[in-house]
Order: sequence, then structure tokens, then C-alpha cells
Amino acid sequence: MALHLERGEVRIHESLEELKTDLADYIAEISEASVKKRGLFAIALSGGSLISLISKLSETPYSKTMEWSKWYIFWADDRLMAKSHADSNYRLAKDCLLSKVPIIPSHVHSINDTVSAEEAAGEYEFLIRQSVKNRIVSVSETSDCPNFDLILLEVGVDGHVASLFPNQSALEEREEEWVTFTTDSSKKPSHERITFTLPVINSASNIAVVATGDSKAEAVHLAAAADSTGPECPVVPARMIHPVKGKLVWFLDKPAASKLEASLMSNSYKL
Ligand SMILES: O=C1O[C@H](COP(=O)(O)O)[C@@H](O)[C@H](O)[C@H]1O
Repeated sequence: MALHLERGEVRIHESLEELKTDLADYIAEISEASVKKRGLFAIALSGGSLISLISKLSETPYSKTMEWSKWYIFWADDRLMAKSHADSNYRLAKDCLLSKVPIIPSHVHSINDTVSAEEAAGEYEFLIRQSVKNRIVSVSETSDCPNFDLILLEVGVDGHVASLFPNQSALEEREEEWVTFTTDSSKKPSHERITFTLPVINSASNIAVVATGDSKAEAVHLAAAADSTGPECPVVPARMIHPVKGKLVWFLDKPAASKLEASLMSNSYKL
């Protein structure tokens, strides 16, 4: 089921298998359109269960039809930990997808995990500035921010996206700051992390936000429902995703969408 809300398009899936196929088709469509338009595709991944959901891309038909040599991979966030560590977002993506498809190794732009979080954020921002200069990543039409073809995010149970956690100063970064860091994430185990800022995320051409399972139902409701605003409602980071010119699509399963659906139903009765 697809709904067009003020907060973007919401796709609610009957099963994880259906969600995986829809997400793979969506990524394939954006990749094809980007390659057609500018000869390459710049995608930013994050972590969490999202990565196992996109593993379908390593299967046929996607593995054979995708123009992997045109893909450039970045991370919207990662933890400052060895790339071999089970909690590294890079490792997750490598195990689930990157090692299984013919992506050119020099197109994979992971973070430097051997320096402090502050230095890693600075280095990663420099790398993105170089990628904009080299036109691997486009520039936004409305600001100097990078304009990624696609950014994939997953909502955490506390409503965080990438490594933008509730009530942290990173949420206030302005356009000049593209990559920031946190040494105190509310998600345990607490790792030092680096993350894209909201201006960078909101400058993307396409943003997909994924959430599955009933533990995410409250966060999804707070992030996407029209009635989740006002003084009593916490403003979760996922609610701050507002593409400036791009398109936002939510990929949810039924349990994650349950509170959002209930609020849509009750509001339609009030009309
Ligand atoms: O810490 C993180 O968590 C979120 C969501 O993860 P999940 O465990 O709730 O599936 C993820 O999107 C983010 O990139 C990651 O660093």
C-alpha cells in the first residue's frame, strides 16, 4: 500500500520479502536514472537492519542488470571502530552487498577509523568536498551542499537516523558543516560516530527511510504522522528529514507502520 502524505510517500508492505523487493526495485530505478543523467550513481548507506534488507541487490536480476561500475558508495554514518568489527556499518555493507557485486574498490569511500571522531569527520567532509569538485557527487541547486543521488537511512527505536540522536547539538549544524561527530550516542553500545548533518541529508535528490518491526512503531509515528506535533510530542531526528527539492520515501512493514496507520484512520474519521 502506498500513501502520499505531507511527510513524503509512505509504502507499507505485507512482508519483509515484499519490502526487500520494492526497495531493491526503487534503488535500481534511481541508479538507472542517475547513470542516464550524469553517467554515475552516488549513494550513501547507513547501518542497522537496512543493510540486510538491501542484500537482495546481490541476487538476480539486480546483480546482472545494475551498472555496478558506475556506483560510488559513501556512508551517511559509521562508528569509529575497526572495519573488521561486527558493529561497523562498513563491515555490514561489505558482508551483505559490496563483496558480492562488482563495485570498483576505489569507488568505495569508507571513513578513517584510525583517528579521533573529530578528525575522521573532518577528513570525511574533505573527501566529500573533493567528490563534489570532481562531480562524482552533484551540488545542490539551492545551496553549496552535496546533492547525493540517494541516501538510505533507517529509523532507530529512539527516532534517530544516521548518527543524529535526539537532543544532540549535531541536529543544529548549518549548511557549512557537512559531516559531524558524536562521542556520546544514546544507542548502546555507545560508540564514537561520524554522521552526515541534516543539511546534507536534506539536500539529496532521493531519501529512503526504512523501518521494520513493532519496536519502531512509536518512532515512525512520531516521525511521520500529521498529529505527532505540538508541545507534548518529542521532535525525533527522523521528523527533521525534509528534502529541500528531493523526494522522500518511507519503506515500512506492517508492524512498524501500525501506529501511523492507526493515526491516519482516526484522523480520517474526524474529517
Ligand atoms: O546505530 C545505528 O542505528 C540505525 C538503526 O539501526 P537498528 O539497529 O535500529 O536497525 C542505523 O540506521 C544507523 O545508521 C546506525 O548507525
